[in-house]
Amino acid sequence: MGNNNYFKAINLDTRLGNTADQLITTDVKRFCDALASLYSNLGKPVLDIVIFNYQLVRNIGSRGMYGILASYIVTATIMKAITPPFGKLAAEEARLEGNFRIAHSRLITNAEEIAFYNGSEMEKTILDRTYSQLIKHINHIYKIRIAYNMFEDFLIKYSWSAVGLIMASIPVFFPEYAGSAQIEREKILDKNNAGSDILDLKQGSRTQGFITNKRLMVGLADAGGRLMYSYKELSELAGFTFRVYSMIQVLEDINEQKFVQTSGMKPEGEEVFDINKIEGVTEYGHEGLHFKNIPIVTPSGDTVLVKDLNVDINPGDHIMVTGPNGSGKTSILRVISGLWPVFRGVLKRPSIGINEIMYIPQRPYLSIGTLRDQIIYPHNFEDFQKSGRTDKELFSILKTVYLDYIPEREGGMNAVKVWKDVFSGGEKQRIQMARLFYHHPRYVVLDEATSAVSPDVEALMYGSAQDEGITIITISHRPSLFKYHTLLLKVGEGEKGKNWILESISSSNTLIESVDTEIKKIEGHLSDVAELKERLNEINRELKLNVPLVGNDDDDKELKHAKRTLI
Ligand SMILES: Nc1ncnc2c1ncn2[C@@H]1O[C@H](COP(=O)(O)OP(=O)(O)OP(=O)(O)O)[C@@H](O)[C@H]1O
Repeated sequence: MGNNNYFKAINLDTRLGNTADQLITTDVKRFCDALASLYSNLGKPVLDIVIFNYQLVRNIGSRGMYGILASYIVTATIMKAITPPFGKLAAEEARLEGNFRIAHSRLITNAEEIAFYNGSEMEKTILDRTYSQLIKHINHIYKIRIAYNMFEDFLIKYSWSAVGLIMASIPVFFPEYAGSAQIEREKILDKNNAGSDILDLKQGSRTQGFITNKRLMVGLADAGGRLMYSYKELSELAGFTFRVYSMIQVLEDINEQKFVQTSGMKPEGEEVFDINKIEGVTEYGHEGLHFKNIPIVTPSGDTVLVKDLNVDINPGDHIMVTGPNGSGKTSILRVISGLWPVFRGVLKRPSIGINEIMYIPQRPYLSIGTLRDQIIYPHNFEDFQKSGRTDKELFSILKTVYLDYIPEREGGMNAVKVWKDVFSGGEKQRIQMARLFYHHPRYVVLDEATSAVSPDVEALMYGSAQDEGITIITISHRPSLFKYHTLLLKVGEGEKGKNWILESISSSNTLIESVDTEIKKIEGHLSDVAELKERLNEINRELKLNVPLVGNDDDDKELKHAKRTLI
């Protein structure tokens, strides 16, 4: 399969539980930050614990250390039992924050449309909702954290200090249980000071040992505390890891062609398609575009839009695809470009590349960059230079699409602007057509791509494309475009169980039908004429204008007769 982006979107959507374009990058950043801070949070305390423990064993003996170890285990068990699920909470926070950010970026992208609809209130409601969901969740985490931190501090600071002090006092009250270092110190004292003041010296040494041990204990409690605190960070890291892992897992599954079936309700008797059992074949490198028994099915496999499509589009076969909304016209293109799977049958198509098949959508996409970049998209300036093409050529392309006034208006080919705001709707579509003439593909798919262009300019652009030998596939409802095509594919029509018809445009049927449609439209207008005439007379009367009355045919005859008599 060629391009899997759509599958990625669908899989990410369902498996990560949010919209596919959600800012997963934020999760990756959080994961990296948490992982980086983990080293400093864990590294030093672990080293401190090892060194202090070693020294303490030497000072207070193994019994004391067993006591401390037991207190660690008890505390850790209690902490584990009462620690809230910080990992889950962090993952949920990341998801809600993603929703919040995406709501803003959608608002920025569609600001003008929203303003025209006067949809600010609605958008505010959506933003407020995503914000309050996020803030509610964060507040919930803070509340849990306050209680948890208080308990954690109490347990670690007080209980550990108390246990530590008890253990440090062992060598003072029970010298026989002291550690090797203390015993050695006392032996040296015995050896060097065989006299009456030996008891005082030993007491001094034990006090000194107690102070040292107390300090070591404080250091140990601090290191242990930091280790315990980082347990919370570890749980959060687990949450971020889960999100990043899910994303990687989905991407790996896609590479291995494993997909998650997200079926909804399925009408009875309908054939079931399984996304993990794709039997269709796509062959690249053909001259034409050939569909052999290809069903057009949504990636979830539960909606068959077009049954076994059998169509051959050879170079020069300009084809128009029509049909009701949602019938699957654009979906045929999705299958051609590999965004949707070929569940069954054989698709033969030209190779991949903008010079083979180019797609021009109804809603133009304008990139960031210069005016030149808009024409040569998806190529960049480097590609443009390498191809040896010149700005002069670009000017002549702009002339073909009737945009030759643009470079002067916008300050030349190197001008950089927010192009989506600079061009009108029709200009945007014409810029897209300029891309067509720049890349000169063998096939172009125009998906309502000229709907905002005036009919005369549209006719000239279609003519130029055909003159240049580009085979046109148009997706549109407009009969006025029939004349530029040789084939007509009607989707959503025809016998049940097939729901498509292929006709030759020159066939009388099609022409009669298109003429019929036009006649019906004109008749519709004519039926209003009598009413409009009546209204005009009314207005003339009200304004007391001395103009002859307009009326039905008889009235007109009378009027003419009257005029002749007068003359
Ligand atoms: N990714 C998707 N997953 C599932 N269903 C989808 C997906 N994309 C589109 N559809 C559905 O497939 C159906 C056909 O969509 P398509 O865009 O091909 O319609 P169309 O004939 O081009 O319509 P229009 O004339 O309105 O542009 C629609 O009902 C749509 O909801």
